[in-house]
Amino acid sequence: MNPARRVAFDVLRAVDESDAYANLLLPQELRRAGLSSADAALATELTYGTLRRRGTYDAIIEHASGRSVDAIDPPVRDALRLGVHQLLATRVASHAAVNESVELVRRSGAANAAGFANAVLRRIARDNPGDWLQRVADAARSDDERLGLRYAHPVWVIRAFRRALAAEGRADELEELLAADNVSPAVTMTALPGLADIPADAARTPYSPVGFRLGGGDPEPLVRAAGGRVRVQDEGSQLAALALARVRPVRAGERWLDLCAAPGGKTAVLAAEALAGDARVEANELSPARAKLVRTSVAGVPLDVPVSEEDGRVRAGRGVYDRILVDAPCTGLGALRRRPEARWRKTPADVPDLSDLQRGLLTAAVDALAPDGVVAYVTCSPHLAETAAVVADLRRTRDDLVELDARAVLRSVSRGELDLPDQQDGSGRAQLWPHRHGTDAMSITLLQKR
Ligand SMILES: C[S@@+](CC[C@H](N)C(=O)[O-])C[C@H]1O[C@@H](n2cnc3c(N)ncnc32)[C@H](O)[C@@H]1O
Repeated sequence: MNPARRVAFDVLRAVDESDAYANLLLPQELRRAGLSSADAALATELTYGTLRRRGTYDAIIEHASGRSVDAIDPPVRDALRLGVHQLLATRVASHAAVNESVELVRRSGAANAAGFANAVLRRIARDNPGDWLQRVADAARSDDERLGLRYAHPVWVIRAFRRALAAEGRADELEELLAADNVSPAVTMTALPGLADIPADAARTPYSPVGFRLGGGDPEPLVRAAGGRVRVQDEGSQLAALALARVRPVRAGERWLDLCAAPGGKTAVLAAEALAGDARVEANELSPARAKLVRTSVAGVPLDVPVSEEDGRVRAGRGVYDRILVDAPCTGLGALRRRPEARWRKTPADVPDLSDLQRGLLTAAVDALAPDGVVAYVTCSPHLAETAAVVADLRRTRDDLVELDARAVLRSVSRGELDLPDQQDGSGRAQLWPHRHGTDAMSITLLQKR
């Protein structure tokens, strides 16, 4: 058995059985198995590809087997998904894809299902990917379901994306967005402003003035050598932190708070900017385990950043602040490129509770602002219920807030020209997108206290 398939299968099982996150578990498993770089690349492709396209593969398995995937033993189902991915989306030879998947079924203790798995995969191997897609699409009940099968996204996510794009008059970009979610993003790095330099030979990021791209390879040695002053960070996250730090010149003695800080990527950028402007930064994170990550994250910045471990809805009111970042817990629908299983794990039922929490955090933050203070409300989701609606609800209930033009602020921060169309609700919100900007789909709103 090829070790790459074994590792991919083990990660698929952990994602299914214990809600593991593939992007965190896979690197550990690759190290543990000591795979060559070629096998590690294969294992990564198999794991990510299978998890991303799960919905489509399940529809194909149901068609070929005549059974609901819910009625198939979970280890057998994962071996089938892995097999279908190899048959329909890779250049792995059919016999190897079938035989090794059947072997995984045997080794997982389901030897009695080996014949079933063999028959289903042989059936799928007989036709090409286009025919299978057509066959399951023909059975779809709506255009959105067809899009969902084609691009492997749940229908509710497709609808949320369409509404968010339509809110800026760009609903016609939907398919580009769905396609972009199925491509692993290039690794982008931040050189903390004033503390590290962008390597002279590195390709700069098009928008963030503190970002660059690695040619390839493992970024860890570079991060370690720079004492944490160079770090992996999505370009959209860099821009979100800079939007708050550079919304206006920093006055010495300003007090800043990062209310939902872990793992602390944006805290580090804020701390570096605060250090240069002689401001102070505090951070907060509800989860004590995750608060440790924030402390590690700011360790490379020579500024004392106290990190509290409280519910942000209470914590914000313990001080008065000139700038507050509310990088709220959210569905994460803007980061589907990096979390391959996430699209199948979240449900529409998650949204109302998150919106309530987001409203609570944002309200506590604006209450804690000094006069003229600014809150950046940021989500890594473009879902309007988590972005525009949260801000609109808050603004309806109070008249002490002015919304700043976040798009103009981002343009002033950006190196290159940013395509940020007006929001049709007239708000100043900025929405970044994977297909348009190559970033996660971060939403950024800036509110100032009168
Ligand atoms: C989107 S993440 C923040 C990412 C971070 N700003 C960064 O750039 O690295 C949201 C964080 O909020 C935390 N969180 C969830 N509920 C919270 C609450 N009620 N108060 C404070 N933090 C909370 C989560 O544990 C999570 O670490």
